[in-house]
Amino acid sequence: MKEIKIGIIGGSGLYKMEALQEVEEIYLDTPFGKPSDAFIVGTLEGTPVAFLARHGRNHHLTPTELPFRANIYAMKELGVEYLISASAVGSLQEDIKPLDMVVPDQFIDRTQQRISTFFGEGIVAHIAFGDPVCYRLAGIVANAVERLSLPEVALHRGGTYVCMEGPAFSTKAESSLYRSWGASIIGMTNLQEAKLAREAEIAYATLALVTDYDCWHPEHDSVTVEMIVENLHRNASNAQQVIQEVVKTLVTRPPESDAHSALKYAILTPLAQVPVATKEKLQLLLAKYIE
Ligand SMILES: CSC[C@H]1O[C@H](OP(=O)(O)O)[C@H](O)[C@@H]1O
Ligand SMILES: Nc1ncnc2[nH]cnc12
Repeated sequence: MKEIKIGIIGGSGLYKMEALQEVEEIYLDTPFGKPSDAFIVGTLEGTPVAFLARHGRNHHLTPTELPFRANIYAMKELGVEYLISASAVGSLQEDIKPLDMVVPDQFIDRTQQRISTFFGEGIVAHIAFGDPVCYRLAGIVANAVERLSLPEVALHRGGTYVCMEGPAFSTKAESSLYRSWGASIIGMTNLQEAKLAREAEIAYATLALVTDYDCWHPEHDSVTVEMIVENLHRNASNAQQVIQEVVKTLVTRPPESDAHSALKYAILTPLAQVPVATKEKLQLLLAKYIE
């Protein structure tokens, strides 16, 4: 199979990339189970890319049910080095309006029921996660939004994404609490992806599409799925244009990323002491560190 260096994970409302050409569906299996759906592999601007609908193309997986490890492992298997997530989010700040785009640079983890690591079973690794997204890739995403000058769409560079468990939306007390923390946006999916991508040495960045004001705003209705879907429909083609722009830059000027060597000093267990079954399971991540 040809190597695909660019991966895209589409969230709610972004179940396919219209501009993909020479499309092929690839079903993969991983030591961590099956990914959310088939990978849609094709070319964008003549470059191979792999697209995955995070919740499945029929949106049948809740955020808690998402097979995060399988999704990221399969991206690694395809050869992905740069991973862009397009996600719907609620706004926690007045000046971040529905239809705006945010490229967050921080996360707060409010999830409770998810496995966020490939490690364990005889191997311990602690990756650095102080800067949870690749700032160079995030810069490329933000620059792409800026270059396109999309009508009605303001860009917010940086910001903190609160990742909640869901599937129910927040209470007003929770929403106010996150605002008091200075957080910018809220969603249910990106934290685990960012962590696992870092462990898999894949550069990760989020293009967050603002769909609502969650439930804190006195002059706006509380978030509903209907509201999210309506705003996503208005913004889905913008998001795809941004991704196309990002791909163009990645092809001509692929950035260096600290993520690509994230495991270099992270693994504590001597590899010779790691159980064979674990080594086999993580072969893809460990290969370059095993003589
Ligand atoms: C459709 S309502 C809530 C749902 O939307 C966001 O999904 P994604 O991040 O995959 O775009 C949010 O995280 C929830 O999963
Ligand atoms: N208000 C919100 N809370 C959590 N996830 C969301 N996705 C889109 N809007 C959201």
